[in-house]
Amino acid sequence: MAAKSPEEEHPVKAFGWAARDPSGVLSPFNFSRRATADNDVRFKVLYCGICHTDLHFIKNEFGTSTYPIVPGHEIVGVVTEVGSKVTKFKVGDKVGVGCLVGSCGSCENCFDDLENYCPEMILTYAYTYYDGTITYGGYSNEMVASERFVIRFPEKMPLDGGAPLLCAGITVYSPMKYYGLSKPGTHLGVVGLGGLGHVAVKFAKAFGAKVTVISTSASKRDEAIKHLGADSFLVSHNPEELQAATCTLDGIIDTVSAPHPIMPLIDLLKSHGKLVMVGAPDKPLELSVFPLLMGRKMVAGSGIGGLKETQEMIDFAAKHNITADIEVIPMDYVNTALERLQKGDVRYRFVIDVAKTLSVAA
Ligand SMILES: NC(=O)c1ccc[n+]([C@@H]2O[C@H](COP(=O)([O-])OP(=O)(O)OC[C@H]3O[C@@H](n4cnc5c(N)ncnc54)[C@H](O)[C@@H]3O)[C@@H](O)[C@H]2O)c1
Ligand SMILES: [Zn+2]
Ligand SMILES: [Zn+2]
Repeated sequence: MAAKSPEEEHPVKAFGWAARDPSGVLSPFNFSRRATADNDVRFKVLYCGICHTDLHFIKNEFGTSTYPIVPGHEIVGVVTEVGSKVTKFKVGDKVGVGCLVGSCGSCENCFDDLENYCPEMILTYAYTYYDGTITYGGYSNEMVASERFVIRFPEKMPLDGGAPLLCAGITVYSPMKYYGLSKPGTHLGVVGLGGLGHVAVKFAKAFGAKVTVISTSASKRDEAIKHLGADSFLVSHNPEELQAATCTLDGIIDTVSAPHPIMPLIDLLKSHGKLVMVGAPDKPLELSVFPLLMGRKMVAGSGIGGLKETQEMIDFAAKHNITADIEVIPMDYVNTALERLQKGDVRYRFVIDVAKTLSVAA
């Protein structure tokens, strides 16, 4: 029997915007979502952030994309229905879903609340769900997800400015914690002042760190220091500035989305310093080993975070008044927004006002 179409595979009609091919152009898309199962939370999408990963996926930059793709994994909304076994949420609650909607629940990572490292984790979009259907993200009218993968949105957190924390926030918060870079007095470098980078500065300052932003655009110096609260700023292609900062950083969070030189960053680390890659360039980077040996330095990686830590991160953000700096856009601006994101023309995160601007596809 032929597989059912996206519009027919589930009982509940849904609509959103999808990319159909690697051109990455999005257009209105009718599909369907499953009925609310016992452990499910169903919610009306209010806002959804645009992450650079959405761009990597819709343009098939990792070579794994199958279309159509409804992107979006910084999703905030209001609960409309809960399954009979749901205990944590009720209708009317403000909730969020980030990058994950499934994991095996029984491996070492899942037991350690690290669903993000479960070999069977299921991403919020463009992944195969347990029932064999493809997951669709938050550029859409509603979401349904198992309770374990739903985050409670703190009362005082703005829904629009808080949405990007569900990916950008946890992606920078988790490695700061895990790699011992959240201790007060840490001198942390943040490379790339985009969606992830700007919230990295905010979390690091809230942890009591001294923050140096490293960016290709000298034009971001003032904003980084005066507006985001960074302590210093280095232009990554200015050898004198880099030289003067040699061996000064305890750690670096590198958020750059494209291939770039990392050896100059390693020189900025003190002995035992850690360069943590969170950006996802689609090509290998060049790494000479000697500078790592001379100072016991480490190059590491980190991918989003588990659900428990995501809740902890957003509660911490609410307490410290951390939100993303956003440009709220209507749904039909999404293709322009994606083009601008590609060029780095965003301060610092686009968030789609889904509830007010997504209208049913014809
Ligand atoms: N590790 C994870 O779990 C995780 C989670 C979310 C996003 N990401 C990845 O992190 C990266 C950043 O995401 P974002 O949403 O912050 O993107 P963004 O576009 O908002 O920010 C990327 C930053 O990198 C800079 N940049 C781009 N190309 C550069 C180059 N060649 N040299 C130097 N700087 C350059 C841009 O100017 C921008 O400041 C993406 O690759 C994304 O896929 C990873
Ligand atoms: Zn993301
Ligand atoms: Zn698992």
